[in-house]
Amino acid sequence: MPATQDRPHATQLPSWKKLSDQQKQLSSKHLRDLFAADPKRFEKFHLQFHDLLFDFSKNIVTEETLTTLFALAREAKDFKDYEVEEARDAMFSGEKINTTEDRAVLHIALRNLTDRPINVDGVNQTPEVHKVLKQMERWTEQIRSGEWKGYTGKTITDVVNIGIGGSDLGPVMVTEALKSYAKEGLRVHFVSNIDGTHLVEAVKHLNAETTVFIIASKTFTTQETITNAKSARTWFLSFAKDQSHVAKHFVALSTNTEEVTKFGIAEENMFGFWDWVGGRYSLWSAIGLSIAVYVGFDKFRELLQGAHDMDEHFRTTPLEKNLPAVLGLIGLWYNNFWDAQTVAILPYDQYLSRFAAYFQQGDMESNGKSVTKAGDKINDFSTGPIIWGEPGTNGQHAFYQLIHQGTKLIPADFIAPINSQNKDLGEDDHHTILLSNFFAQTEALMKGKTEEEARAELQKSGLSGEKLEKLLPHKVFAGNKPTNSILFQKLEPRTLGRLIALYEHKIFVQGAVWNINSFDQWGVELGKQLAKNILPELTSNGDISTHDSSTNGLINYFKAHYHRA
Ligand SMILES: O=P(O)(O)OC[C@H]1O[C@](O)(CO)[C@@H](O)[C@@H]1O
Repeated sequence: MPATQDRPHATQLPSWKKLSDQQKQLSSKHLRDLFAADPKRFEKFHLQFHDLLFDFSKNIVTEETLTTLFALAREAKDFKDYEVEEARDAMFSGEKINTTEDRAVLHIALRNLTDRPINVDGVNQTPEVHKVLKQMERWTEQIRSGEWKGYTGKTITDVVNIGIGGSDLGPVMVTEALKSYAKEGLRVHFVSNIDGTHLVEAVKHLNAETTVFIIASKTFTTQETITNAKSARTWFLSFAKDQSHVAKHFVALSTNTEEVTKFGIAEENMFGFWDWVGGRYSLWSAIGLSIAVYVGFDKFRELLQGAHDMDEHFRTTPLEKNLPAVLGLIGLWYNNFWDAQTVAILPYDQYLSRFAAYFQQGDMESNGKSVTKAGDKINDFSTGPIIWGEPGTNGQHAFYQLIHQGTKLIPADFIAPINSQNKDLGEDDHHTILLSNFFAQTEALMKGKTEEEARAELQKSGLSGEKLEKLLPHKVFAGNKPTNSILFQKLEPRTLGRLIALYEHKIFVQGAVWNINSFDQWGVELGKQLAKNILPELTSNGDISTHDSSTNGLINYFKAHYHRA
């Protein structure tokens, strides 16, 4: 079959049909019954990988469902005839699986701390990766030791990362997650939004003499980042006065040497990476410099090591025991057979407060696609889910109501450390309280509360008659809400690396079954193009009439009331 011809959609595969039938059978069952019928459900439906325990027993699945999901992954083929495991191998071997951009997809190479060669177009990328890591290590040590001085000879105290999307979200999430490893006296700040407020508020209390800006942009053409970088330079020069001081206060992380030098950053202050690093998979590359400087290079290396552990697990383990594959296929089960539109990621760890936000880009930019790899329109199944979430227990007091009693099915991932970094705070043990909530929520979501149980409770509280009957329906919980539980020992860099890579590969597995390109992002382009057209219109004279009446109306209203200064 020629390479450009597409394969049958996933919906046409024998296992898809079987899963559809199984869903019908299971829809009349309750998770309570599945647990009651099999006391060994937890033993059967959990996996362990190093310090990660992944319990998927509170899902509406049977052994048959899982077997059929694995079969689906083995039947689904992309136009190169790769099923999921082969597509995975193609990624690991440096094949250009990002077909619309003709690029390899090798974030796995960034955490390959071994000498194993990984070739792209016959060239081993490993030595280059290690070279940049060395350069990062050197700079990190210079900043942390105080050897790198600002323009007046002072030690650096503040590092501001200017970037957006993948050049921001990963460093933001990881520096927050590993805050407890940070060096005292060294702060990191992040500026991403083109809204001037973000930059102004970030630098407001900073001292230009002791601040370094990291300009993080793969392309070095992103409007938000370059505009913020230029304004940061203006802010810096308002104190330093002399352009030559920029060299000590601005470094760049990019694949675009030409644009970096045009901006005025010397090549020696640039940390490079490669077109085979996708923006949303780039925290492992030079884009992670703010992480390395904040927690130290050893910890950054441990983070990479953790991701590498998961890479090796993903690469070498059969689907049945493969954490990313199981997580991905169970997610696909709800997405495609239960009409679930979203997945909530709920970390019971304040350090992971940006984890869901990080995977909003990770998952939604990767799998928010509606054509197959061969460009065939997908109108017979749903692709990437909406990702959202907040740390527990905050979420409990905000949106859990809807998960428990709303009309939508919201599969949720609960994630928590067994041991907290912060103990002995006083009278109460915060962590056992936190974890009791974790366990209680997953149990409540699974079991629910029947009418009989609710009635008995109300009676016990002294209610009866009409009052009881009126209140009763509001007190019932349907239950049968699926959750995954991921427990790990402690939020250490290596564990975090494993956790992030787990979700990265989960995205891969789903994209491979759906036969979509998880590694391009053309959907972000249209808005950018239109903004470019609109920008000059906002400062031109007279009313605008080139758009639809709503857009014209809004632009003209804005122009009538806007004051630049
Ligand atoms: O690193 P860059 O090139 O500035 O791009 C930033 C982000 O913009 C996008 O291309 C689109 O939003 C993301 O994929 C990327 O992470």
